[in-house]
Amino acid sequence: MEPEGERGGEPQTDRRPGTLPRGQERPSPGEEREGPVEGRETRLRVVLRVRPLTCTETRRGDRRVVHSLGDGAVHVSAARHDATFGFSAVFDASASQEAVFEGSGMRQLVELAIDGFSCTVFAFGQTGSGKTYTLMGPLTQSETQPASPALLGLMQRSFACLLEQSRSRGSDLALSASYLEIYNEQVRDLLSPGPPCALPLRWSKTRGFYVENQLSVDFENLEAIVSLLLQGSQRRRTSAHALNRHSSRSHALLTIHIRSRAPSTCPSKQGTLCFVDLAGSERVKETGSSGELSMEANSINRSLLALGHCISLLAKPRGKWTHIPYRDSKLTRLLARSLGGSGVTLMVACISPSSRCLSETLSTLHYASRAGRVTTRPLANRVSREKLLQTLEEEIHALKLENLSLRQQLCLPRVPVRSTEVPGNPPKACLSWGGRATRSSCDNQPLLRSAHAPQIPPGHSTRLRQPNTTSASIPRLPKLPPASGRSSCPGCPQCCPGPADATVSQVLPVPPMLQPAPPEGSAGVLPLRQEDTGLPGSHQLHRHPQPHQGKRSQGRSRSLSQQHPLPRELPGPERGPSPEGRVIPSAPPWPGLPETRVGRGTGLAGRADLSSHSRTVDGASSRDLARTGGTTTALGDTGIWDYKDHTDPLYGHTHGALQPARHSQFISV
Ligand SMILES: Nc1ncnc2c1ncn2[C@@H]1O[C@H](COP(=O)(O)OP(=O)(O)OP(=O)(O)O)[C@@H](O)[C@H]1O
Repeated sequence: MEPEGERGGEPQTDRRPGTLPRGQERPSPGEEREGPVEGRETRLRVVLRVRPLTCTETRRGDRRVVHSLGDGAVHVSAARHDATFGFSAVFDASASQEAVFEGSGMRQLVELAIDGFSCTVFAFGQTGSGKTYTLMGPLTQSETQPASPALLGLMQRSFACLLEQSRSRGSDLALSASYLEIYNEQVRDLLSPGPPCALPLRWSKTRGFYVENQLSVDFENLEAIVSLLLQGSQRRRTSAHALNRHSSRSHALLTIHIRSRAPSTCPSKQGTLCFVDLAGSERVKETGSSGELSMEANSINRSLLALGHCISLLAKPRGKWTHIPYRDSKLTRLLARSLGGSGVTLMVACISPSSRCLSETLSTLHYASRAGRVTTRPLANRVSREKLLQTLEEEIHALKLENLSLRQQLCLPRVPVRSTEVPGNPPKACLSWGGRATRSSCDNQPLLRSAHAPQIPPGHSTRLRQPNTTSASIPRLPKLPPASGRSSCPGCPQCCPGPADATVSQVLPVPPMLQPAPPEGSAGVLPLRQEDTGLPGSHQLHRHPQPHQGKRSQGRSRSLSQQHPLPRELPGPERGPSPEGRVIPSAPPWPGLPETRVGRGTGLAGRADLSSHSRTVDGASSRDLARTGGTTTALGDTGIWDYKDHTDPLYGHTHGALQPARHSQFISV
């Protein structure tokens, strides 16, 4: 049956299904299959899922007002509304999770991601309409018992499909995942341990909008990625309200980074598969929220409004585009590429069939229809062999520097060292792990355990890494032994006051090339505190800026060489730690950072502001070593750089001009 035009509303929605590159969808009779369309305009594919009436709705006697007509059409009939909408596919209340996976084009999206495209699937709809259920399945069951395989959502099925495809194609893929939420307009890393802290959202010419300093975790098998998904989801903000007992209070974005690493595959493909579980739109009156809940609802509705606005503008023909206000919310910034850029996007609109939700349902249907007119120009990301090698070399270089500084920070002479050898990796340096560094370790035991294998079945592995780093060179955290007589905390100032409890130590290998020769006559260990070095903590997990650091440092006028007692604790290869447990210094003191430059805005001429802020220098992540006025000295992938801040007069964001730091020759390795 052909759907009729919508009566009394917008004209009949364009029923032509959104198309994905390489003709993934089954063409209707007479419709020509689209061939590969890389670089050609491609419509967003929009599918609709209608959930069953819930027990509460049935008990209340709610009427079913949404009816699937088949062939991608859905009819809404209520007293004053009678409208038909068309989508690429419609899944009614009886549709299984598997049917949604197979019929939505998700499998093809996974294949495109392996081929190097940036693919996104996002679920949107009113609160309680089944977005999370569609993407992840009934997660709440899994806290006590694993969900039945038949109920697994698009995410788990896509992970399985990805790994299966990778195996069957014989492709050697490096896989990693990052997971974040946007809560009250703050971007938070769901995989990063410790209390949630806001991450900066930046823009660069090459990468577009991206989250700086986001953690990415390597995985190689289904158990590992499913375990990460569960842990991240448990950290996500949820609350109960009148319409949903487990309502998501944030937008969540899980991204799988797929990089083909087979040397023969050149140029190398780098695709992404991003799952976006949007928080549901809600009417505060209906959800009965107040206080924090209503504040969250306002923030959710504002960002969804911004998304709707962008979609409306993008739905116009390309020639008629004016300015697309992606910057109106963090959500639209992060979805910019998927909506109007070079990505391939699948949108799953979720609705309730209940008569009580009619107005929200109609709003979702209009929203979805409009989204079906949005086009992107999909482009596969391919990296040439030379570029790949260069990037890898830079990453190795940066990681070596980071490794060096981390090991030195771990070498705290104030606590006794109990060493555990890592077999087969001589020579060794004594590293202790205590004091401030253990605090976050303490908070993050569950995540650390999972990321470093104990929760993962034998033969499987996950690994923490920063985006764009090679997995082979990632330093691993020492495993934390369980603290005797206490919980699993290895020692932190809060719950483990005794010095012995606060010490976890391990001997880690130091590559000979990283051990600088000791200067003549130098001796002794200088007390080294993490906050003084301004370098990342004992692990990548500690790289978030510490809020107090900026304040502490404002009044400082000590010379930077005093404040950066960097490469001086590592023992020489032939010497090792002295019998008294003291470590012979083996490198000249960290060179003084450049003299003060007067920068705009801060008025802190003559003072150095130490911090562990991270930046992006030339598209790669870096660590700030010091701030001097408006100049930041950063440890980048290609050495030490001075980074001069400028504030964009239009958008107010900061970017910088780079120049090699004057002292960079001192640290080349
Ligand atoms: N297709 C379905 N079959 C069976 N139950 C479903 C289906 N879709 C949703 N549900 C149930 O409806 C309830 C709400 O679903 P869910 O939490 O996925 O909604 P949501 O859209 O993610 O809500 P919010 O935006 O508030 O997070 C859950 O109890 C879920 O199990």
